[in-house]
Amino acid sequence: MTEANQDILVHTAAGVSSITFQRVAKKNAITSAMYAALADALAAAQADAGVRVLVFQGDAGIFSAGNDIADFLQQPPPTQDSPVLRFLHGIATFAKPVVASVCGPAVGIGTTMLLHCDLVYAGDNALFSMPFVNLGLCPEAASSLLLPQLLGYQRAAEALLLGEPFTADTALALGLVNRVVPPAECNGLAQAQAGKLARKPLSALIETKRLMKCGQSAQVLAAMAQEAASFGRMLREPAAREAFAAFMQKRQPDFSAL
Ligand SMILES: C/C=C/C(=O)SCCNC(=O)CCNC(=O)[C@H](O)C(C)(C)COP(=O)(O)OP(=O)(O)OC[C@H]1O[C@@H](n2cnc3c(N)ncnc32)[C@H](O)[C@@H]1OP(=O)(O)O
Repeated sequence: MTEANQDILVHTAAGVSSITFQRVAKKNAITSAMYAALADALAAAQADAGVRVLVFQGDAGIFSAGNDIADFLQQPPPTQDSPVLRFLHGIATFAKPVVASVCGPAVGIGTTMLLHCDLVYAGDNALFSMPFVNLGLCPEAASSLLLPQLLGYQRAAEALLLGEPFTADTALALGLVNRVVPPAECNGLAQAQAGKLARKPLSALIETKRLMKCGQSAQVLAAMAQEAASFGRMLREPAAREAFAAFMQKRQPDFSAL
């Protein structure tokens, strides 16, 4: 096992590079340092001819609680070269196949990053949510573009405006995941599917993925940039500050005056 960061493990074997969220005590909430490790791992996997497939995984109880809320309070708003945007750009433009194994909660970017994965397997305990509005924020990862395309406008609006969690079976029905299995089997299934891909001709995988995505790759990057500008501004506004304070103080936010 190669350690990219104490909370992000990167391990490459038989052409499959596996990136494992490993900050379980904090529900795999992603800090700026973790985004930097993720972005570096993506760049390394892209450049390494020995890597043919990438896998993202957590453990059987948690995929990721999304952006670390304390980090939101401490870090400056994202710029184009900030770790979170390097990560998002890296996953959105990754040329080789990306497989994800999702068990337990996948919050915020924990769900939206899946829109950039090619195959997504979920444990039957997976819970997906995009509670940006509840945090006084707006969508990221081009989810404001990709989610309405995938789900249809009203279902995307329900997911993004209400921000309520939905189950693995709902995600399967919505087309966000490929298959639902018991949590103990999920990482193994993702690895097995990645192994199958790794034995196929890489040039054909890359060209097939490129052709499926090239029609809107420019719009995806433009949506990400537009979202990032709004997100960076909203991080400093009263609604987000109230939401973050409430989370840190383990209380319900009060948006009545906002
Ligand atoms: C650009 C990206 C944007 C985004 O991703 S926006 C999304 C931001 N994320 C969230 O709003 C999720 C916040 N977290 C939660 O809603 C819940 O957690 C979970 C549903 C993920 C899990 O709930 P439960 O099983 O009850 O665990 P617990 O007691 O809430 O958390 C265990 C410890 O993990 C810390 N933690 C959880 N999520 C975060 C987070 N996102 N940022 C920082 N810390 C987090 C908690 O505080 C606590 O810590 P302690 O044991 O020290 O009290």
